[in-house]
Amino acid sequence: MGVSQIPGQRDAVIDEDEARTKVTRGATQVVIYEKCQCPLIVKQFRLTHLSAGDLLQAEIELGSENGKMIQDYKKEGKIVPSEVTVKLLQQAMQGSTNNKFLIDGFPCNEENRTAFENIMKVEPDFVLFFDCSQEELTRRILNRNQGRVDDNIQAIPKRFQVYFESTLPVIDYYSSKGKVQKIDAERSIEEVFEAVKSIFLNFSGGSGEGN
Ligand SMILES: Nc1ncnc2c1ncn2[C@@H]1O[C@H](COP(=O)(O)OP(=O)(O)O)[C@@H](O)[C@H]1O
Ligand SMILES: O=c1ccn([C@@H]2O[C@H](COP(=O)(O)OP(=O)(O)O)[C@@H](O)[C@H]2O)c(=O)[nH]1
Repeated sequence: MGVSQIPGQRDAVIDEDEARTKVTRGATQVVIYEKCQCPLIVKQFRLTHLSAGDLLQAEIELGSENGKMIQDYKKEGKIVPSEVTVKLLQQAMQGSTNNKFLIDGFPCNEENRTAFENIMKVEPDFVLFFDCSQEELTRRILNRNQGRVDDNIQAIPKRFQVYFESTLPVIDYYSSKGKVQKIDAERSIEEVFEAVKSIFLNFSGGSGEGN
């Protein structure tokens, strides 16, 4: 991967052996990809989609004691402290009856990764790396129009900088463990999904459900 290329999104999937014990033991999957791919994946492969960004946004909207602090981090494109994000993910996993999770937008840095793995005692099965140019990502973000505080021309360079400094080391770590699957994300949503699908099918031995 060249330094001019960055993944469109950091997303993760957690998969564990037993629903009752999912937080303490079992195999885990981490997948990294773009949010818009998640509904397609979870439907076909019966995963529960957990978006770290959405969980944090829900805290902001609830007006929880952490909400204001989270909002400030997001506005600056900074990474929210691990104890907050890991706790939200843990609660969501414990509250689910599924035993396979797609974690989207996490871990953002090495501290996120180690905190999550230490608390949950699980590791990802694989990670999807969405490779896309900064120019194309900037275009997509500015076209998104979801009223996000961080989707603007001031925040975007900060988010790229945080990505290069903090998130790339996570990709490097998972690469060293042979867990990263790289996808060319410059292409259309449909073409990207085809690439994602073949990775999942290879991993699950073709046991995807539905179409
Ligand atoms: N392959 C693609 N081609 C064109 N637009 C895309 C593609 N993938 C995502 N987008 C658009 O880019 C924006 C950001 O995508 P999203 O998946 O939400 O990214 P992220 O999860 O990184 O926030 C969305 O408006 C989405 O529709
Ligand atoms: O694990 C996470 C995920 C998200 N964020 C914060 O939420 C923002 C938006 O992240 P999200 O994954 O929702 O969106 P993306 O950057 O992929 O568009 C990030 O810039 C961070 O400020 C965070 O701190 N930790």
